[in-house]
Amino acid sequence: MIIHSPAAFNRQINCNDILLSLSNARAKSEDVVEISDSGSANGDPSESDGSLFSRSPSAEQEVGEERWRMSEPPQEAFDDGEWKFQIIGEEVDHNGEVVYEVEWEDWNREDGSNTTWETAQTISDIKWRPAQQKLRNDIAAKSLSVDVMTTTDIHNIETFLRNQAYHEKLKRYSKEKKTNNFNDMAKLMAKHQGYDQAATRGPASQSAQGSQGSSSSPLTLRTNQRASMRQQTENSIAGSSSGARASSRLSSRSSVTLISGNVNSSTKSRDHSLPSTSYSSSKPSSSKTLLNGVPPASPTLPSKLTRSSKGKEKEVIPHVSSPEYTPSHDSVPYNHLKASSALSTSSSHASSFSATKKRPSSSSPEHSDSQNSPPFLSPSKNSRKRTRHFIESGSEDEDELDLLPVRELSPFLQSKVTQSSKKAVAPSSSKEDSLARRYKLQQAWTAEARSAGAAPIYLVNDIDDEILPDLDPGFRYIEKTYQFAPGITVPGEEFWTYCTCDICENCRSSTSEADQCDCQCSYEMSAAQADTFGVYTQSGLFAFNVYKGTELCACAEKPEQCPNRVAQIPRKHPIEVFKTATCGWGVRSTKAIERGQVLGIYTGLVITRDAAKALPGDLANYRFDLDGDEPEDGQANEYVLNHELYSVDSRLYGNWTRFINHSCSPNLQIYLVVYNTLPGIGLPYIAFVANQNIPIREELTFDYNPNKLSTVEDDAEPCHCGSSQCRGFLFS
Ligand SMILES: C[S@@+](CC[C@H](N)C(=O)[O-])C[C@H]1O[C@@H](n2cnc3c(N)ncnc32)[C@H](O)[C@@H]1O
Repeated sequence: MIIHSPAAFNRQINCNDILLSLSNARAKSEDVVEISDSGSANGDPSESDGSLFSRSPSAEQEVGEERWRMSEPPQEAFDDGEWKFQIIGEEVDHNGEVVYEVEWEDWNREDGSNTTWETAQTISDIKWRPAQQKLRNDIAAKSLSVDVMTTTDIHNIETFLRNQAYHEKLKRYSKEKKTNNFNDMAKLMAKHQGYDQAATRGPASQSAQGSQGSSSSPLTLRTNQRASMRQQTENSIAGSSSGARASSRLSSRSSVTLISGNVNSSTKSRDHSLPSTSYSSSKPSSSKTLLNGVPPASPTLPSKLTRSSKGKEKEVIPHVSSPEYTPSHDSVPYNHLKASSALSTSSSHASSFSATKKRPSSSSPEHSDSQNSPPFLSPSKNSRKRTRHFIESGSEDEDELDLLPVRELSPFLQSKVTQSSKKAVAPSSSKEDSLARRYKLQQAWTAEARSAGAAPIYLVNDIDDEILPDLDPGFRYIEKTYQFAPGITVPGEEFWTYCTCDICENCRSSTSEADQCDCQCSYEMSAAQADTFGVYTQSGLFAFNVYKGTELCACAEKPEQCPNRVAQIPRKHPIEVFKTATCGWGVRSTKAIERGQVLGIYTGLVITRDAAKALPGDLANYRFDLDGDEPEDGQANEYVLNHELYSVDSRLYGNWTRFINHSCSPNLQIYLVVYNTLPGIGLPYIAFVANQNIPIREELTFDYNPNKLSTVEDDAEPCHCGSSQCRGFLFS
């Protein structure tokens, strides 16, 4: 097995990035920021995010990315088998992924070094070297306070906070139920991670809120305390010696006692070959880390390896989906959108997104109340696994339950969650309660996204008081698969075609050899583009073609290496669903996007075209037709004639892409992607691809009618895209 050595991480240490060393931080009591203090009113109103820790990928974060980029590694051999190791340190990379420094018992390099950096996916147990664990416990025993750092370098801040043994502090805190500033720290950490479960916590949080007074509730910490805390923190940094980089290795290596940990060598081999910063499609998530109701500070900190021994997790489209499709015509305003996909320029396969009616204003606070039951039901296999694991783990801590799908819990736990949810989302006129609902939804969506290995989803409104977007009360966030309405059958995997290329070298090398890959050559659309087989560039950016691939392909074991599978790689760009000034809610990324980046796929409930047509105009706003233009005057093309016509309705199920607004000068284009199904049956996925480099937080848009095939209807919606090329109406 081939893995990358620690040298693979090109971590250039920049003194400007250096925060506090653990010893400096702990030695100076004046450095500790009392988070529970009421903040001054010196908040910077220009900082709309309002959270102490901004996740905005600043220039510093870009530096962070640079730091963690893999350099060309020397390759080193690990035999198959089990390997003993102990964890001696941890750091957090620029994506918030925790990487562990692992010391191996029976392996070392020629130079005698025996440590590697691993993600939680490749190690079966997060077991610290005993001396390290003791030190962490000692730190927690001494104080539950944790320093708060500035937001200049996300990776070092998170590493620093882990350095404070805050997991151990959380554990201790939840046992002792002490009231001190640690709880507030936890809330800030939660916010920092975009979760803010603290705002919806149980008694502990409420008592903490009480002790702070109304002006410094967890929610108001977002604004008026921020500047003051930042100032204190900066003072604290200035007052400390900042000569050491944050590191989670708490002490020198004193003990040589080894803890046995198992590594699945094939998984290890595979994951070592990837950049440590990439998200994985099967990243397990351990509820055990949700101590005191606070989620892990990083995307995951699994305590168990949940991959199969082959490291392969299948994503299987159900043959017939179970959810009952019952449009509630009175809840979510829909328009009937109509547009053709950009793909139709190169193929008869076209998708359409259509609408005719203007959606009513959604700024009424009543709309938010429909969110009182956020979508806890997890459709994903991974989520169910996670839930089972949680229940088996026996924890019945009420505070830990918020991330779990309610229906999958035991009746006892269900009632606890329901009570807790009611507490958190009960209709209230207070802004805090309203914001708590937003955080709750954000938390639920992020949990779903993460169960698919994808980056977080944030909800932001800097424009007005609307708390949440309009959503059907039963809406469920689904990151990357369709649901199918009853009666729609999709071919099972026994019918799929797939390639046997091991690492798809054929696809990578040149167009002349690309057709050796079954994923490239057996599709009539590929044939129509015979000289443009290469779908992705070497660096994984879309080359603006069509591709397919299934979980049966040999390369499914290593999708990140298959040039055909880029759209299946979990989204690594965090997304903000934000309120726009003129177009309702829209989306943007908190990371810069490179042209060709595949950002995600449109998900929702697949319904037949007849069912889609039956939707009243107002309910068709989030309907995406999968086949493009309907046949007119019997002039249907061959493709249309050969299969049923489908639409994807994202009113009840969907992901962030349902919020993408139209622009006449869009920065995204849509493409059809066929995977885990058959081509030519009218059920491709719709991928959103950046057609240009997109700066951080620029709204993401696509053209609802790129081929100008639709006609303007009487009640067509005026377009507010603001482009100089604006055609005036959404579908003109
Ligand atoms: C698929 S939804 C997009 C998300 C939507 N903004 C929301 O808040 O849920 C499409 C609807 O968004 C609004 N919209 C999108 N792009 C627009 C634009 N350029 N001008 C005006 N309204 C737009 C229209 O109401 C349209 O029917």
